[in-house]
Amino acid sequence: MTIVAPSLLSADFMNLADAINMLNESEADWLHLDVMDGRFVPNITFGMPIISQMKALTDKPLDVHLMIVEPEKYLEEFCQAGADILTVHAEACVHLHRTVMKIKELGMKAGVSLNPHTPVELLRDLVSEIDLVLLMSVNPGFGGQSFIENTYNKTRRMRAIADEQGTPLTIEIDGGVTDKNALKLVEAGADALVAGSYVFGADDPKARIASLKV
Ligand SMILES: O=C(CO)[C@@H](O)[C@H](O)COP(=O)(O)O
Repeated sequence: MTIVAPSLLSADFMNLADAINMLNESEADWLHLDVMDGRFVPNITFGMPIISQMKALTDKPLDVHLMIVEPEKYLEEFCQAGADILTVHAEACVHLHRTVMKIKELGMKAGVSLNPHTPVELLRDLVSEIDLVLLMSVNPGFGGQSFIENTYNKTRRMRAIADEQGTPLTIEIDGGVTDKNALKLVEAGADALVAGSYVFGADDPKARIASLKV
């Protein structure tokens, strides 16, 4: 069954505890937390203090997506804050292999995210070390953007690279995910779907989460 990771970016920040309680009672598998620094992306969200408070409210894994420059400086802090999966952007890491190894050494699952323009082939020599690849299906920075159709093609190519090497890999898709593209993404090789505005923009977010369990 597809892993569904609602993005709290689209939740009401004044009522995050309510949003987390709702997710606890839903079919969500992970909580997706978007950390933005105003440098890697043109938006700023939250950091470790908020994440550690969220951690106290849920038993579900925290899937933390770092959209920040020099993420290697903060790996220990995000681990202490409660990240279970820590994803860095390939475009933000000069020494991506070193950063991935450090994330795993700290006991977290290591994820690497790729912007829409970055080819999946970039990860050919690292894929066996990575737990998760997060393919951005919008340009990172904001919720509510339109899904980029080339993501199906990238997902298939990423799955083929992992299969060629016989390595287990979770492929997660992030941006513009709805019930309209979920099945096609899973058929292309995706295992996990992040959804923000589709979930939190609805009267019944739990039903929206359930609709992504394709
Ligand atoms: O990382 C990001 C945006 O940079 C995402 O996680 C968004 O939060 C997804 O939002 P929707 O496109 O689903 O509204």
